Amino acid sequence: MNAAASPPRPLALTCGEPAGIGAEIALKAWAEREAGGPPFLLLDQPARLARIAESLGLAVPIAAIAAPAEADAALFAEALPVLPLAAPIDGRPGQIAEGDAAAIIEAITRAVRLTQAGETAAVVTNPIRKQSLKTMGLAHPGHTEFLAELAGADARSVMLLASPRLRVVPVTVHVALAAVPRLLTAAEIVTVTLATARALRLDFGIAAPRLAVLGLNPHAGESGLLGREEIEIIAPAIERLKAAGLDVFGPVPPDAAFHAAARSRYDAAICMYHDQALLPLKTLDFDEGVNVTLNLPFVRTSPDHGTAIDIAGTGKANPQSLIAALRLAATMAETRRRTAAS
Ligand SMILES: NC(=O)C1=CN([C@@H]2O[C@H](COP(=O)(O)OP(=O)(O)OC[C@H]3O[C@@H](n4cnc5c(N)ncnc54)[C@H](O)[C@@H]3O)[C@@H](O)[C@H]2O)C=CC1
Ligand SMILES: NCC(=O)COP(=O)(O)O
Repeated sequence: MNAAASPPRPLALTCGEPAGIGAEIALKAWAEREAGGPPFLLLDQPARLARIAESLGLAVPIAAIAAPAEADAALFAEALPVLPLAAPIDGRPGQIAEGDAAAIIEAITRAVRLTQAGETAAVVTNPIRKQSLKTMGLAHPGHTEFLAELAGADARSVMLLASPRLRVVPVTVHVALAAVPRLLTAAEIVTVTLATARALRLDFGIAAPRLAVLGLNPHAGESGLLGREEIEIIAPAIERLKAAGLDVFGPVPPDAAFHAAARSRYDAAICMYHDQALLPLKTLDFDEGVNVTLNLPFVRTSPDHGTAIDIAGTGKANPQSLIAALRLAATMAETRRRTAAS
């Protein structure tokens, strides 16, 4: 059977923080599955999921599987396929158990290995507390950085958030605001922007991406009166990107970068720090935002929100961002397969 005729491989969805809403939104995403939609398997504990489904009144049959190949369209139509984790899970929605860090990391690691082996199509992660990585002795502040190590990627991973109305990429990611000016370099801006342009072509199918690079300071520095990063770092990076043939402009004053007319001028906005990027996206499209990691040898997406421990176990969790993450992962994996083959 050639690749084009192969049945779709399932997506590998991780458990995330067991005290959070990951299980609930995964159960709800399965309940809202569409005919022909991407099948997914969940790396978790089947008995725990059955308990949570019952407590929330969700009619979701759980099918424990031994290998991803079992999670085909026929099984997925009838039950949520769950690949059991070796590590135990003690936490319950709303109640953190620090010992669950081992299961959280096992799920991420196995999802990556299965995808690298071609058994699953892409990695989709449920949200974690960054403390879990620390508990396991890992220095990475989030999935974005941890996945680069797991992938053995040469290049640094890049965070992109995508929603129906906006795509944003923070150059600095999980760092204190006070550290941003020190960490911002022309080389970093060039690396991140080139990675974004490449991903927009290969994974999103945008042949000639248009990129806006934002300033750091109010009014993009106002000719140096309100800060010099635009003159010394950001504008030189833009010149290098133009010289490399990119359709790029800026530094754009950040406060004027996200209104509708401004958004129509670019395919992605390169932002200087985490909240400059995520704040407009979550304000516009919180329920449909997807977090994507670029520069990896496999596709990884995640909902845009966090663990939401404050509402875990109450039945209030909205699965739409996870559903968008599952759909985008399947589309990106297929687009990447087609562009790589052409
Ligand atoms: N990909 C990941 O692993 C991510 C992890 N986080 C982590 O999550 C933890 C909590 O972060 P917060 O800043 O509090 O953000 P959060 O997104 O968990 O919660 C913010 C507010 O939005 C609500 N909310 C979030 N998702 C929702 C959903 N699907 N349906 C209904 N309401 C929802 C929560 O109840 C809360 O009131 C932190 O430890 C953070 O590091 C945050 C973002 C992404
Ligand atoms: N705010 C985004 C976030 O914290 C998610 O980070 P990551 O775990 O996807 O690296």
